[in-house]
Amino acid sequence: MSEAAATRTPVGRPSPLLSSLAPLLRSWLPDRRWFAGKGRPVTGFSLVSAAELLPVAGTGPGGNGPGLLHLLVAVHQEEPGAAVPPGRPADCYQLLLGVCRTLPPQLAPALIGRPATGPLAGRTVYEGLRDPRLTGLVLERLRTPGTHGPLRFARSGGAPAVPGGLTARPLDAEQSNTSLVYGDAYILKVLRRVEPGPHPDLELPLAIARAGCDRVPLPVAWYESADPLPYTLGVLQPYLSGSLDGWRLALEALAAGRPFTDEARALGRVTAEVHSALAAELPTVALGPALTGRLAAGMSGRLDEAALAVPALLPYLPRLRTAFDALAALGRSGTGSGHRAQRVHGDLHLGQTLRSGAYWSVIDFEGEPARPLAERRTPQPPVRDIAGMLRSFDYAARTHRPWNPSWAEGCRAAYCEGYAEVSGHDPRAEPALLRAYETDKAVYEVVYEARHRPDWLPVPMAAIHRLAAPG
Ligand SMILES: Nc1ncnc2c1ncn2[C@@H]1O[C@H](COP(=O)(O)OP(=O)(O)O)[C@@H](O)[C@H]1O
Ligand SMILES: O=P(O)(O)O[C@H]1O[C@H](CO)[C@@H](O[C@H]2O[C@H](CO)[C@@H](O)[C@H](O)[C@H]2O)[C@H](O)[C@H]1O
Repeated sequence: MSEAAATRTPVGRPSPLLSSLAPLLRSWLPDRRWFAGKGRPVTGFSLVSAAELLPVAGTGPGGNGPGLLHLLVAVHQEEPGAAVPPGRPADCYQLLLGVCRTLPPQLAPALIGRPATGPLAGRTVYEGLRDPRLTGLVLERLRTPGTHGPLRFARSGGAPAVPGGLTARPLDAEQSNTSLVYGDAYILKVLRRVEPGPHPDLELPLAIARAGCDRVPLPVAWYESADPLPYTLGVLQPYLSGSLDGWRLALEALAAGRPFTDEARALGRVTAEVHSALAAELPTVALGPALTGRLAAGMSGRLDEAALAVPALLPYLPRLRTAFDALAALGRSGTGSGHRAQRVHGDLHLGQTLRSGAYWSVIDFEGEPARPLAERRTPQPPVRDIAGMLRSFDYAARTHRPWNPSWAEGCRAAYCEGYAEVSGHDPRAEPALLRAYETDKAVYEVVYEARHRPDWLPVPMAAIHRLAAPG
């Protein structure tokens, strides 16, 4: 890595350590499921913060460690067709790197590489979250509040103490972050792409619990970086062992030819409970013309960006835009004035719901990982989450053969009824709001699928076709 490239970000700084790691990271990072910048060439790295959670000194000649490095690394990338403008913040990733001389054979799949030069020359660097010796150390830190270099470990006052000695296993899930399950009792979500400021995955579950709602596993401990900026980095929550997620349950129902309406109704009720808790604890704002105008403009802008990334959207643009125009008009006409915007889940879908016995919980309050944190923390009409779940019923029906549209219709109706039973408001009473949010979600999904699962692209594209149909 050239030092010039390293100085381009306002938050990062050049470092011999990072220079030594750069050639390894350049090939390893872009292949991670959680790496958000896929498809854009990496032009350099810079160091935001570094801490030795376990000294790497013991991994030198005569010792095998392991050491554990905690790094926040800014990754500089080219934008399609143009260099990143100077000053544009690079994406910052949290890395936990194991360092040893000889990698034990069982950790071979965790290998990142062997730096040729610099302070780590001759050592082996690997994904630390795959090594039970290192994940055990992370749990110990979480059990003991306090600071460690730039890192601060905190525990929730209201939660029972976390027992020690639990062994971690990595969660085998397609996810935007990396989660570890400790002894089937706790789950630690290590946030990967991080931004400064309060993180909704910690902020919202704590607020929901304060409101007396127990639909969300209560964070029991977390850690953050205080220097140079406050980044939330990881959250430990009770693990709902034996639970099944709503996506899997929906697919099972489809495969068995069963309706899913009871479950959908229950999920509607749970969504309304969570919304009510969030509205009770965190600020809400009137859904007036200024806000609807801003929301509609944001949706329209995202549509334009999406069409650049996925040209298959282009023929649908004019019709899709009418949904956003109707949202803006709703604010101007005063029709939406009875509604309020509030903090919401932000990426609600069937995979974010877990059923233990007959009890439903909601997880993953991170919001859409691709959106900036500030945007994800902005109050939104609750219909945003409702639209997310409605899309999810459509997804389930579409991925099943033969396609069963009436199954999805039944779920969608039951979900809205359940929501109305608890909130007193049926989302279908405001079709313009619902259509705008379903359209925005489907556009997001098109980009998500194009980027991560191109085989799935026809699923949201079918929704785009439906939402763009006249009438
Ligand atoms: N408290 C929990 N109990 C049981 N399983 C959980 C819990 N939290 C998360 N999971 C499982 O971990 C997966 C990934 O968690 P999630 O928070 O959605 O991560 P990401 O945002 O990285 O996708 C979920 O789909 C779910 O299967
Ligand atoms: O990783 P997250 O769970 O935070 O969410 C991302 O990945 C989801 C897929 O795993 C994606 O959800 C889309 O696919 C689901 C089926 O796999 C479907 O139920 C959802 O309705 C659909 O949006 C989600 O959009 C993305 O942010």
